[in-house]
Amino acid sequence: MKIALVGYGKMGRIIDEISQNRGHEIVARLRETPTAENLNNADVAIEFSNPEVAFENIKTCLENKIPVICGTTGWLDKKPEIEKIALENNTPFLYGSNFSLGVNLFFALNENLAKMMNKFSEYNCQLEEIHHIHKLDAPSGTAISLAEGIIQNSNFEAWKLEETKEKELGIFAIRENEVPGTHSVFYRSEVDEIEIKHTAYNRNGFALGAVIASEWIVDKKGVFTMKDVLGL
Ligand SMILES: NC(=O)C1=CN([C@@H]2O[C@H](COP(=O)(O)OP(=O)(O)OC[C@H]3O[C@@H](n4cnc5c(N)ncnc54)[C@H](OP(=O)(O)O)[C@@H]3O)[C@@H](O)[C@H]2O)C=CC1
Ligand SMILES: O=C(O)C1=N[C@H](C(=O)O)C[C@H](O)C1
Repeated sequence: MKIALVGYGKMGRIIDEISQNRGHEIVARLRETPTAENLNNADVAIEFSNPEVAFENIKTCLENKIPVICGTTGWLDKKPEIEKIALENNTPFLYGSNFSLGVNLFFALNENLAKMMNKFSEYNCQLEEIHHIHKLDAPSGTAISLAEGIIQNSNFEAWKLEETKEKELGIFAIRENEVPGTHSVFYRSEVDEIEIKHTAYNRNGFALGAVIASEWIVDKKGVFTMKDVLGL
């Protein structure tokens, strides 16, 4: 498969190595806006850039009929517009706030736990995410996905950073050294605490998941998530 890497920073470089090890050809390594020319007839684009540029990057790829796997976080207010562009161009699109297998299993575990805990008003819920100091967005995309999974299965109505009112789920975002990504869900009562936690040791799991998603998407039509790729 011919892969265009749109964004060539910490993630792009690891995806490059994993893709080549799996027999793919990297036809573009972009640190600037993609164009019909510099995308080089790629079969798929893997987009890991930054929140400011992601929308334009994805739009350009889709308008050039190149399927997109997007891992960039912090631009989600524009996702409905991108999904419309994908469908209009009959070109598949997949956004994943986190491509690692472990986190996608953690999402499923979190949704089931939320369903069960919702029956017990003794417990309140909070989320915490810890990332490296270079991260541009807060809360993390993964924390937002976790919050959405809880909200769908509980009486919470919305999530909010830190200070919360009733029916708001609090997310605490911490920036520390070079932490690749740690997410915890806490249920606390007067007498005890339940914590589920995912700790990424490095970025390899995110990168492998994005390559697996790009292998999966090439012959599909529509808008997808990692749940579709993993059959969860
Ligand atoms: N979904 C997931 O599983 C994961 C998501 N992420 C997310 O992915 C994104 C990227 O993370 P990371 O690789 O660590 O970030 P980096 O800052 O290391 O890399 C970003 C890259 O984008 C490049 N860039 C800047 N402007 C453009 C543009 N207009 N078009 C294309 N590329 C551009 C930068 O180039 P230059 O250096 O020259 O500015 C840099 O190479 C973040 O949003 C992060 O939150 C991260 C890990 C996992
Ligand atoms: O910026 C990062 O590094 C990461 N971003 C993603 C997010 O916002 O959830 C995924 C992972 O936690 C690393």
